[in-house]
Amino acid sequence: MSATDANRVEGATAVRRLADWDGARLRALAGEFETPLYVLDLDRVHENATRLLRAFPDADVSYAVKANATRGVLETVRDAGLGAECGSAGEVRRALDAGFPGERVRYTAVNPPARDLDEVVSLSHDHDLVLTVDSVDTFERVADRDFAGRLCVRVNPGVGAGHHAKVTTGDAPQFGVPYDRAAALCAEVRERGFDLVGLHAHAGSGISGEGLAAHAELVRRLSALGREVGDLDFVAVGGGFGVPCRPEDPPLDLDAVAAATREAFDCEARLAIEPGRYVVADAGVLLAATTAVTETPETTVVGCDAGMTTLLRPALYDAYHEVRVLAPDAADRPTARCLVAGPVCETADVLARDRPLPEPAVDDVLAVGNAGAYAYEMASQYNSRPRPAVVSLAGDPLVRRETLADLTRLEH
Ligand SMILES: Cc1ncc(COP(=O)(O)O)c(C=O)c1O
Ligand SMILES: N[C@@H](CCCC[NH3+])C(=O)O
Repeated sequence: MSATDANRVEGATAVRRLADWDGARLRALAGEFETPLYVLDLDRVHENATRLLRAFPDADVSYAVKANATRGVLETVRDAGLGAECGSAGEVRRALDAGFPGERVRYTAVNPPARDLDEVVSLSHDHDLVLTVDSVDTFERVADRDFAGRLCVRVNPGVGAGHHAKVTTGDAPQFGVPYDRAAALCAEVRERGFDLVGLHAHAGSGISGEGLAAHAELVRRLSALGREVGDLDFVAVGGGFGVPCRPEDPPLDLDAVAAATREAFDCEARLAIEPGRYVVADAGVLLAATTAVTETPETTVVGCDAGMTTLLRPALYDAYHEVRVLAPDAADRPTARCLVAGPVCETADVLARDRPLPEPAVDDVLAVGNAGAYAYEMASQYNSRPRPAVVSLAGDPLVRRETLADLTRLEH
């Protein structure tokens, strides 16, 4: 086993803070690859995946690909032994291309476009994948096609949680078959000759603290339904495990979550979980360069070359991401209360507000924490801004930076 492999398994602390990253290394990467730049520590991804497998030794653990579908991440997660939970035909393709065996790939359809169904149905002839239907109509649309894989039914558990209302799914009416109608759909699926192998529900994303009670209640409800339906391979209780955002936030007690899940799970089928954020969030940082610093009576405005098109979460969910000034003399600088703003002319284009930071100067490198999950994945070309590059902490290029030519590549 190489030293790197050993590090992957040992020394895996439950939480990695932004302060734990090697500032000199990050500055060097920013110098070599320019900013804005996403840096992914693939060893950390492996550690997080391994910790999940240890906490849930009997469960089927899949990775929610939507958190970060970069090839390097998918291969690392696959090597660690997780399956792939996919939210679109594109994610299914990327998971298969990254080498996940078809039988470890699940497609959780949400109002699936015909194009997605056609693609996944076609793939089902060569891969023994699972398609999860989220409504009676989705089932009918699958039944109208030549589907050759296994089926699962997504249930609306009526209980949800999450770091923000916009990502609390378990009690949102658009996700899944209403709980009291799910058993009837399962019976119908079987009567029509399909191989029903599982039930699925997902409470929401970024669950911690009191939200964990909702997760446990979901597990109770879904496993009760699993007993009623009977003869299932798995009952998937979603992802959602939270990751601390602020320096003072405690780490998630994964063993306690696993124990509470086991206690609430009362069903012969195998427990399945599908975390995304937990696997990748603290394995990524975003690097940005400071472009202007302006004192105002209210705050110190710190302009930088990354914003809502690079990292959408603060604008969309008011999400908190730690910011660190990577200048070698940062510790000697006075503290300023800063508004860290991006290059887009929208008031929402802010990465951090009212944030005490060592007073930044133009051309400093800023590091933004917890940028491994739902970060590059949600980047856009809004404002005709090419998407940033992604590199590994080891310095391997993972995704190239888009160019201005890429912006018009699809135009007729
Ligand atoms: C169906 C489903 N499963 C799993 C996940 C992963 O959630 P998280 O990244 O919070 O673990 C999501 C996203 O919230 C999801 O929609
Ligand atoms: N995109 C969300 C979480 C994923 C929701 C998907 N069900 C976030 O950044 O927090």
